[in-house]
Amino acid sequence: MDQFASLLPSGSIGPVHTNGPSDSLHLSWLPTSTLKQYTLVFPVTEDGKICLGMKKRGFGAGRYNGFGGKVEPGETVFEAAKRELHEEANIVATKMPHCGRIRFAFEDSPVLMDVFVYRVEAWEGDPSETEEMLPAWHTSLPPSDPSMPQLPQIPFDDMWPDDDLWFPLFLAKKSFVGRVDFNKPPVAPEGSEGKMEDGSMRRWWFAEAPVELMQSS
Ligand SMILES: COc1nc(N)nc2c1ncn2[C@H]1C[C@H](O)[C@@H](COP(=O)(O)OP(=O)(O)OP(=O)(O)O)O1
Repeated sequence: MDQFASLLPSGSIGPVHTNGPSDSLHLSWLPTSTLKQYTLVFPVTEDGKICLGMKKRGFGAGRYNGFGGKVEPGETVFEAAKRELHEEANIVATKMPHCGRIRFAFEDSPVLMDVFVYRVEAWEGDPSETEEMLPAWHTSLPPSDPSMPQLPQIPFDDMWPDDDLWFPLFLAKKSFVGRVDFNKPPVAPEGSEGKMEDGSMRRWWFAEAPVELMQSS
């Protein structure tokens, strides 16, 4: 279990899911020296709708994701999650349980992103476009389910590549922890435009975990 120590204090967690490719298990976790807190928030409804935002600028531009960003000095993580949701989607969360914590490292970056994931189950207002995000409703129900034929499925091909690893836990309302290390993205050819190339996932793990464990430092 020591390879997971970079995220967790001692405690019991559910079965651990790790990389498929066996050679990646020989790679070390990337070294980092600075832990930075971020939030990531997804509005969901009882009947299987989920609101994703198309990121218009900055880190992750061109991908769908939840709403969130850096925790500012003097804020709690919860306050930051509420603020970022309001700034990016124009809604105010009134019920927002903490449900996940994922750490991301990137080759040649000293920063370990410490991302706190929340599920927004009640809010005031309607999600609408902001400077940073264009919100759009999707369905988390299987395509065969006839109850919401007009909504698109969750667009994993247009999201961060780690998302389809932990979304099953998120959608099943399970709390979870994990870590993903990314290789450096390939250098974009000169003059190329559009979505930034992904770095491949170098090593990762996810597991169900009780909320208390997920909230410890
Ligand atoms: C690498 O894998 C990731 N996957 C997912 N799903 N989400 C990620 C990943 N890495 C980071 N994120 C999330 C965490 C945050 O919600 C945002 C990044 O925050 P951002 O850089 O946009 O922070 P802001 O404070 O809003 O930035 P500005 O200073 O530009 O306003 O991505």
